[in-house]
Amino acid sequence: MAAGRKELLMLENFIGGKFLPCSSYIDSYDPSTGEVYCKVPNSGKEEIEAAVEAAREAFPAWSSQSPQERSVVLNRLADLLEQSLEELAQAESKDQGKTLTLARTMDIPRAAQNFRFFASSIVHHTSECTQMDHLSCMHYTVRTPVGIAGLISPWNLPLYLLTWKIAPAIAAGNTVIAKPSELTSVTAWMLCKLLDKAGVPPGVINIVFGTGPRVGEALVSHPEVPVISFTGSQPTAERITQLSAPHCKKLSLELGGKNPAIIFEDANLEECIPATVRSSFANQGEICLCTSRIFVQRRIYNEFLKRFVEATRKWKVGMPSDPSASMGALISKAHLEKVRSYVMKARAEGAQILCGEGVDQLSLPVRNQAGYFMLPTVITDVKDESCCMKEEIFGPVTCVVPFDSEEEVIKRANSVKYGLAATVWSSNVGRIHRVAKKLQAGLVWTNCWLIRELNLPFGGMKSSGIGREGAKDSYDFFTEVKTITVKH
Ligand SMILES: NC(=O)C1=CN([C@@H]2O[C@H](COP(=O)(O)OP(=O)(O)OC[C@H]3O[C@@H](n4cnc5c(N)ncnc54)[C@H](O)[C@@H]3O)[C@@H](O)[C@H]2O)C=CC1
Ligand SMILES: N/C(=C\C=C\C(=O)O)C(=O)O
Repeated sequence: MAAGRKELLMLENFIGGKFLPCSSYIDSYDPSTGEVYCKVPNSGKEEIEAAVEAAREAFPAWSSQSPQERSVVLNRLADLLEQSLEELAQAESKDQGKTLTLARTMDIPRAAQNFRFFASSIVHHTSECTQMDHLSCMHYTVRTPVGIAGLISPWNLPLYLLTWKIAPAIAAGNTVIAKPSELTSVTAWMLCKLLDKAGVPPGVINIVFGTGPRVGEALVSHPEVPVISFTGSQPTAERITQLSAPHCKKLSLELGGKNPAIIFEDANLEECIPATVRSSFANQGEICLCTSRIFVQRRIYNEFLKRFVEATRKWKVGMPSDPSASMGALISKAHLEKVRSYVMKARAEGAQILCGEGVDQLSLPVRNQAGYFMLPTVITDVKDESCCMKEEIFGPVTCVVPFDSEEEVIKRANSVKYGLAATVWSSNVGRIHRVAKKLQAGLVWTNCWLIRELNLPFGGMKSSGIGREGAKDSYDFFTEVKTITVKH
């Protein structure tokens, strides 16, 4: 390597308990500088064959362990993630562009919690039993692991979402082949280094890196992988569904959102405004649960808008390592351009950009000026039919519009193809229940946002996905149920 050039981080696949090099690699960028800093294996069919073989060999022993035995391993993994929290948070922030603060306080703690949570929930499931006395029969159900699970995760919450799939799959006795996003592979590779110490037998967790069209499709199409859990975009979900159809695979699809916040005139704005800034711009707006359409009752519209824009301007964009930054860099140059293009389209349609992109100036150190940064942007005077109000932008852009009545706002909130999450702000408890029930969303947070109860179903309606994740839902998904009848 030439003097002055930095060593690149080289990742390897993890198959059958071993790190294995690949014949070709993809560049991975540091979003805060725009520089290549890591090489990710560009795996394909060959690596998937090897991973399937390893997962197949590991399955009989792992699936025969008791839930209690597997629970011990999951708890050890949680301990090891907690012990490596700082190292993992630094890596996640560098790889994804998110602030180090968020990686430390949300991503990595939640990854550890995912293992701890499923370590506990797996030992608490019960099965069903019914009697038919007139026929001298009893019936009961048993659940068995499905087999080799294919797990495909996105780039926005890399370790958080990957472990949210690995933990329930292995807790239920499956072996897994996981494919993280090629844009954010580093923390998944770091996780592999902890598996042996935690007591995960070789072949139980295999991680294969690379792009969706190459290694993702090889995984989804493999006839020995009967179950696929995917989080990501709707077009990719369509492709996965097509490839899975000939094999009748079990599918869980967690997709995007176009999530409304509905703010009634009796809302507590002291709480609502900071929470709605956070729900719009947390993780650079790159969370499928982020708010991107804010409906405000007309009587408080002007006051809300003024205070919301003031609060947004205080949401500092900075280097991911800056402890005073609320937002870091977006994931990639292509994504930054896509997000910016929505703001340009809104402007061309006659909407007003109240702050952020094209209005305010970013201030960044020289080293970060080629990074993928963008200011949090608030758009108003935008029609419900505009692409900014219909399509998932997945960046720091939110639209604010007025409404008059409860009936009207429910109709408008439901008028998009997505149905993932919503927030409702009001001090009228009756209205909260009424509106929450009528919204087409798998998750409704009232007077709060993103408070997670991992026991309960998580997922979306309409184009936001198929299936739910959570204690019982993930268990049901990663197991096959059998009804046994005993005549006595
Ligand atoms: N949870 C969510 O709602 C997410 C939504 N998105 C949305 O998707 C847009 C595009 O982001 P992408 O990273 O391109 O999402 P994506 O859906 O392409 O990527 C998600 C995962 O699927 C894999 N993948 C891609 N094509 C595949 C294929 N043909 N077969 C199997 N696996 C495949 C990717 O490698 C990655 O691991 C974003 O702008 C955002 O709107 C992105 C990430 C997460
Ligand atoms: N699936 C996503 C977020 C999930 C959050 C959670 O389980 O708490 C996403 O942003 O893609």
